[in-house]
Amino acid sequence: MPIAFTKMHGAGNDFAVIDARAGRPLLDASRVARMGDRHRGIGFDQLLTIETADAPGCAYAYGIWNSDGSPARQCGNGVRCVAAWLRRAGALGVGAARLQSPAGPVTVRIGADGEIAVDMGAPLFAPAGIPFDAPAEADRYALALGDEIVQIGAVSMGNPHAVVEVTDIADPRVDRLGPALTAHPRFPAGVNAGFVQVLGEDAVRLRVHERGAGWTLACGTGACAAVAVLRRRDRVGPRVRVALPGGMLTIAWEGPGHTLWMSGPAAFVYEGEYLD
Ligand SMILES: N[C@@H](CCC[C@H](N)C(=O)O)C(=O)O
Repeated sequence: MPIAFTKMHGAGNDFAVIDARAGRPLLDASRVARMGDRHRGIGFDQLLTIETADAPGCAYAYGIWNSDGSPARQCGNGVRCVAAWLRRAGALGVGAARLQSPAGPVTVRIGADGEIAVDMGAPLFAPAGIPFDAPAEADRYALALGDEIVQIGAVSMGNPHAVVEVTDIADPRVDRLGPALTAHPRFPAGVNAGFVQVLGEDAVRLRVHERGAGWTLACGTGACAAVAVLRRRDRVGPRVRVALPGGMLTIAWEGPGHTLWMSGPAAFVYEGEYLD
């Protein structure tokens, strides 16, 4: 059976979006990895399925798979694309709606101009919840990576993130550290590795090596994680523009006790059918 999909992206983080509201096609790790192959498949960073919700107050649910076939629990750029897809399908209107993600409900706000903002919830810094192997919660942790000791911040945005502050995200050292950090044994479920360069209190540059997808042009939860870690250290203010290789996201976080808002683009590319 061919699988109909919509190709979308959010700041260059690209997705195949499948309408599974009437039933999900058979998806398993090996099939998703075949679909994600950029030469023999559709090619994407993540596959998103749009499904009916069973959580109270949620209009719809979405599922997330990385391109290597592993399941994921949250995807910031993905949730904006899901909301834009539902809006285009006439299933959501302008205003606020709750969507059920594998990590729990999120609120999306669709503007009349098509702009989509998402309440991504509160960042979670407790190591056990990330999960990260550390005796106690801290602003920074020293991590051995090969023959280097790297200072990281660790946080969950529904999925695990390690954040490293660097002086230049274009430094070739970052290319080397990304894959090593993603697979570090102190993150038993793997981790999304973000490298952030502070430009000022309201602007940073960021590159993310994603668990299950490698280097991506943008990572929404990675942008949230970077701002959460930096804001907790008083390195940035409450509203930060995050420049990623594929585009710009805006993150607003007042600080502990508040939820974090993300806004950015969600673009349609084409409709297709996967024949496998
Ligand atoms: N691209 C995403 C994050 C996708 C999931 C991640 N690779 C994981 O395994 O946790 C985003 O925009 O947040």
